[in-house]
Amino acid sequence: MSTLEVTATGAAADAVTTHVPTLVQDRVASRIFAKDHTLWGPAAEEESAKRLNWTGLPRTSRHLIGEVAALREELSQAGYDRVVLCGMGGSSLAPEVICATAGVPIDVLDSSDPDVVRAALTDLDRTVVVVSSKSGSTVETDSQRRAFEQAFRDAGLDPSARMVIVTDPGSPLDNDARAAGFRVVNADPQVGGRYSALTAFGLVPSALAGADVETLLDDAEAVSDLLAADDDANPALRLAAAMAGTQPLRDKLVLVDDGTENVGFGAWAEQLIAESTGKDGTGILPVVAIGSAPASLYDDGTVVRLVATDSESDSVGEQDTSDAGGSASSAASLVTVAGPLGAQIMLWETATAVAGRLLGISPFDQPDVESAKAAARELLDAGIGAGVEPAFTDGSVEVTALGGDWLGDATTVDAAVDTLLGLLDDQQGYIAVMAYLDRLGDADLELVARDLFDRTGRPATFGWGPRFLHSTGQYHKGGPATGVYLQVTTAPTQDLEVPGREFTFGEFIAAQAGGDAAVLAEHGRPVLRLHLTAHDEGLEQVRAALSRGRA
Ligand SMILES: O=P(O)(O)OC[C@H]1O[C@](O)(CO)[C@@H](O)[C@@H]1O
Repeated sequence: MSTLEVTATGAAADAVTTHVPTLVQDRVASRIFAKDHTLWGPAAEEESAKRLNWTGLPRTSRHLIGEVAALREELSQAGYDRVVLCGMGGSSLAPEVICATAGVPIDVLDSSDPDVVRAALTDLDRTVVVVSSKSGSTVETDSQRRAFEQAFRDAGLDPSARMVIVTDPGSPLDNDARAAGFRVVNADPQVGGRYSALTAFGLVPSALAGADVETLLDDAEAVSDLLAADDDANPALRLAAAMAGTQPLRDKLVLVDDGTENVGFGAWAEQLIAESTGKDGTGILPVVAIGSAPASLYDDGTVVRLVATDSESDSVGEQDTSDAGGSASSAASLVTVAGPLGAQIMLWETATAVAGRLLGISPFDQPDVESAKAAARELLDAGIGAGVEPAFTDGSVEVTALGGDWLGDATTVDAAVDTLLGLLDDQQGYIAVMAYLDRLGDADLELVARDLFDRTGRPATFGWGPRFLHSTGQYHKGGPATGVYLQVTTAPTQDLEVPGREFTFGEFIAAQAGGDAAVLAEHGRPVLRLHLTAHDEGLEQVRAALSRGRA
């Protein structure tokens, strides 16, 4: 029996019936694993040709197991028992899920908030820092690296003894780190960031934190032939059809943790799916359900129940029915997925690549992420205070509207939120809450996503800034124009210099929010920015405004 199970019912089962035979006939699965870069059309060939090595990672990453085990032993002998990972998107989300699932501690720093960065610069004498960046040019990660190097030096500690660099061979970071005597582990350059879970980006920080990465690779290798098979039973073909083949397209994919042992899996899948498919005006929006969402939560989406590997769900083919009433849940379109983490990483990567073919887009580029980075750089160069003037201040919240003259005569936070939600398309709309706050300290703000659904009946996503910029951020800007966007930013308790740079962390994160909002506005997408002039008081005002009853 396969250690992977994918069962579809309702509209998802219809999509399986409609599309899988053609995918089998076109030999899509075997061609992906043969690294056929022509599968996504001529425009995608250049990028695809250098982004398909993820298919062989269960074997080609084996050498890392011994290398990192030796490094872990050396570092623990030296007394380092805390691992901090500096990285964004694909360079941090996979280790976060791998370590959470393994139950080993790792501090993931994927923020440019000065208070969050400062809080990470502690316990330096027992800390090893992994700095992961494929390109070596991601400003968040470079700034975090600079801050740690400075902090180690200020504490009289040798940075090169307690920092491990993971990057592509020949990246600016690779050259600089080697020249400065740092340990560097190179990753396979023929793998894109969001597909890099089984490269050094996923394996090095996780193994240093104590996760069993050999089993992860074993579980991935155990299903590789199944996923490469041109066969109706191939779970990746079925999942791809269910994700991207419904008619009409159900473009909200509600990820519900329904007992899976893979802790926090939704955050990793969210980046893989949103950044891979959200472009050219189409795409699939993962909606990570907060709490135990009822499967019928969204009628116009497809619900994915992530269940435990040993659960009783039937295997593929035995329960794929088109009768929505025949499913275990009332969702009109439902997929149930089970399997260990290593197997699911390969499953979802393969399914997302196939989904790109079904949607007619390249699953390997992220054109709109770059536009937000460029806009942020422009704001940094223009100096703080550049950008759109606030409309008004209500208590401890400064209110700014972008993307059109839609604010009307609102003079309070409540009225501004009501007006934004009033713009929602009641058939296809979604609300994106983007909080440039401390994702640990302000964690319960995520619950407003449920309140917004209950209030509007529409899907609401919640992303922590700047982390989401490397995930759903691509979809927000490149996907369909059906979103309304709510930014929450805050004044830092205390700003923090970025050593060697002409901007501070506080200026940088403000420019990131401003840049993203500017690009959304350029695409005609309405953005409401709620800036907390005083964190605690402002946050209570925002939480109250978002959690109010139906407008
Ligand atoms: O590893 P890097 O090059 O720092 O990039 C980090 C992340 O930024 C992106 O390139 C764009 O969001 C992701 O694809 C990637 O995972």
